[in-house]
Amino acid sequence: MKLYSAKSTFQHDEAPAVGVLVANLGTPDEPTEPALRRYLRQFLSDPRVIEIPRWRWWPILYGIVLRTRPKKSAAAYSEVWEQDGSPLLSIGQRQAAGIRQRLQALNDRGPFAVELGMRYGNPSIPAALRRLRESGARRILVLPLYPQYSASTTGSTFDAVARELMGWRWVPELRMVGQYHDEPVYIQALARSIREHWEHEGRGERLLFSYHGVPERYLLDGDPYHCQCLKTSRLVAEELGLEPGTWDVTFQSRFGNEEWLKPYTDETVTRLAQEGVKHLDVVCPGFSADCLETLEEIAGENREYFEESGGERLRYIPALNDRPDHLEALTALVLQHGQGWREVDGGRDPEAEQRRRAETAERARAQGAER
Ligand SMILES: C=CC1=C(C)c2cc3[nH]c(cc4nc(cc5[nH]c(cc1n2)c(C)c5CCC(=O)O)C(CCC(=O)O)=C4C)c(C)c3C=C
Ligand SMILES: [Fe+2]
Ligand SMILES: [Fe+2]
Repeated sequence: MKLYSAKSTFQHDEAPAVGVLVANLGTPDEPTEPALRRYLRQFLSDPRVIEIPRWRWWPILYGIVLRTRPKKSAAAYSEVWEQDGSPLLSIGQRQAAGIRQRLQALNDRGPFAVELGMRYGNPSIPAALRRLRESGARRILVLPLYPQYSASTTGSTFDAVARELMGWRWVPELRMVGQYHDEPVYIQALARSIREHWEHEGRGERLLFSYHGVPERYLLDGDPYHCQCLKTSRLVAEELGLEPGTWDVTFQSRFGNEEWLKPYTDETVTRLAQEGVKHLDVVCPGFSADCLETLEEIAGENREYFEESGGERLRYIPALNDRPDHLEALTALVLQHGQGWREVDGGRDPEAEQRRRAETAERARAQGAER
């Protein structure tokens, strides 16, 4: 049996690092029908997303959805596509770079390696994990950019990570941020972004918190997503001092024929306009980066519904994206979840490390003497 290989000795000699996998949903490679078919096939074949037995779902997926949806979705993506590609990806790259820069600036800690990995499409989660391994990461923290936990998003990210690690000889120590829907740093960044929007653009009569929906059945089966969306909204409303009756929570982006979480965003904006609301603000706290679902569906489609039903102006409040306070909040989450790891707590300074060890040993001795 071969005990050493050039590959393993190289890795063992590298300075160990903490790897941070910044994960998000992912996006098609281009806004074209073939690229959408590839992306949607991967996305909608995920049993965490579509919880329908395969034998019932596959004929629908291959017989109907993948024949009709790619063309429609490609047209929608074309409306939001930018010079440097899909907003979700370019913002994701800036978010990963911002977190990397903040972690690397910490004295007496690290080294840290940070990579962006997308659950569907590119750069993939397996590719990002391999890059972290090449940087010498033996401890990996997964940070899914979903503030509210759902099996369909956060749960699925875990599956992709676990599947990749099944093929690794030396499995790294692993931690994952499950949710941060009520973390004060996140709530405060949201509240600040809303306040700043009001200062610059003016304030509407009502504020709508719109979240991506999931089938209602997932809630009944125990998914905490719905509850966490309500809590985020309540905390932001409290932080802003909003009066009851001036804000609502709704769910957007329905897919398929079953009931999804209610109230639906499109029906609500229409009703509010019909009831006489003239100026409506919409914020989407479940999206850490602007994407098709916010730019095309809220700032596009739902603005039209509102304005066609008698409303005057729907203003979309952008996602936290690469705002400095968002990047600070995400970096704080990494440090909080990495506690107990030497590279995160500090200790590259040999003198400080020695002092810490001596103190620990002293405490242990004192406790032993007490017994
Ligand atoms: C933020 C949380 C999200 C949850 C929860 C979620 C659940 C969910 N999504 C679908 C189906 C689709 N979603 C699509 C796009 C999309 N979804 C999210 C986020 C959540 N999805 C994002 C960020 C995006 C946009 C990605 C981008 O490239 O900009 C799409 C693709 C677009 C389209 O064809 O409409 C589908 C399909 C289901 C079924 C689901 C829960 C079960
Ligand atoms: Fe979605
Ligand atoms: Fe959508």
